[in-house]
Amino acid sequence: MAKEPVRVLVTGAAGQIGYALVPMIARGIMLGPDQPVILHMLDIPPAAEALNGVKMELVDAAFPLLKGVVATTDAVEACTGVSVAVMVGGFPRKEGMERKDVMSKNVSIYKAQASALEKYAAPNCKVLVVANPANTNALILKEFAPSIPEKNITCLTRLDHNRALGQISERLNVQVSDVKNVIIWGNHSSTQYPDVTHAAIKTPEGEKPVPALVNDDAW
Ligand SMILES: NC(=O)c1ccc[n+]([C@@H]2O[C@H](COP(=O)([O-])OP(=O)(O)OC[C@H]3O[C@@H](n4cnc5c(N)ncnc54)[C@H](O)[C@@H]3O)[C@@H](O)[C@H]2O)c1
Ligand SMILES: O=C(O)C[C@H](O)C(=O)O
Repeated sequence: MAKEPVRVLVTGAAGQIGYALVPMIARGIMLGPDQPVILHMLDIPPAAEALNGVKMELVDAAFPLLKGVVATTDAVEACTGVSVAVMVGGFPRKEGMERKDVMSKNVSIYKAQASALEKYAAPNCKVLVVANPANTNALILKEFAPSIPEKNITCLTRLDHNRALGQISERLNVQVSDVKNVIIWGNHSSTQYPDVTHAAIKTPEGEKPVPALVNDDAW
């Protein structure tokens, strides 16, 4: 039997990440090849025309799993009935800024959108926070959407882990899939600490420790 469509919200859908993300969701890459979706896309009024363009492209693509598109600048309309919310919308950092520098702008956005999710999202909604600083925004969202179970809210700090893997693989000229045990500590800003103390490279001769292979603590 065909599954019921799931309503998926993407905020900031007219932005760079949102634009790349929505076709992937519409193709079933996020929820699976047999899960129909209704996309809810939220952006701010200055981006309304671009958002409408994103909607037109989705319609043109005729994705079989895409059962509807809501493109809106109204947070209530965007949040109504959604079971998954991917919170990308926000102010990105510019040259010379740290992630924490966009906090004041993004925190107020998160308070408002959390309140709309609290009131209008489907029960048991799952939330992924992307806009920076992602972990702080996730905490704000948790505070202002108390009926969403805490375990349903997560944020995308995985980028920092993957970035560390990528840099080690370049430095040591090994495959990224052969790097293991890298840890990222701290906040999703300048207090973050990529820890390679326990990191190792898988080789045909066994595992080799990354600190010894790099042999340069300053790096
Ligand atoms: N966590 C991560 O791994 C990670 C990685 C890359 C980028 N980011 C963050 O993701 C966010 C988006 O990045 P981007 O490159 O797509 O930026 P972008 O500027 O291209 O897009 C952001 C979009 O959000 C919209 N927006 C702004 N305020 C909004 C609001 N109140 N409600 C809804 N939409 C709103 C903007 O109009 C724009 O369309 C930024 O905060 C960026 O720092 C996080
Ligand atoms: O830091 C940002 O502003 C975007 C993203 O999280 C990154 O690290 O590239």
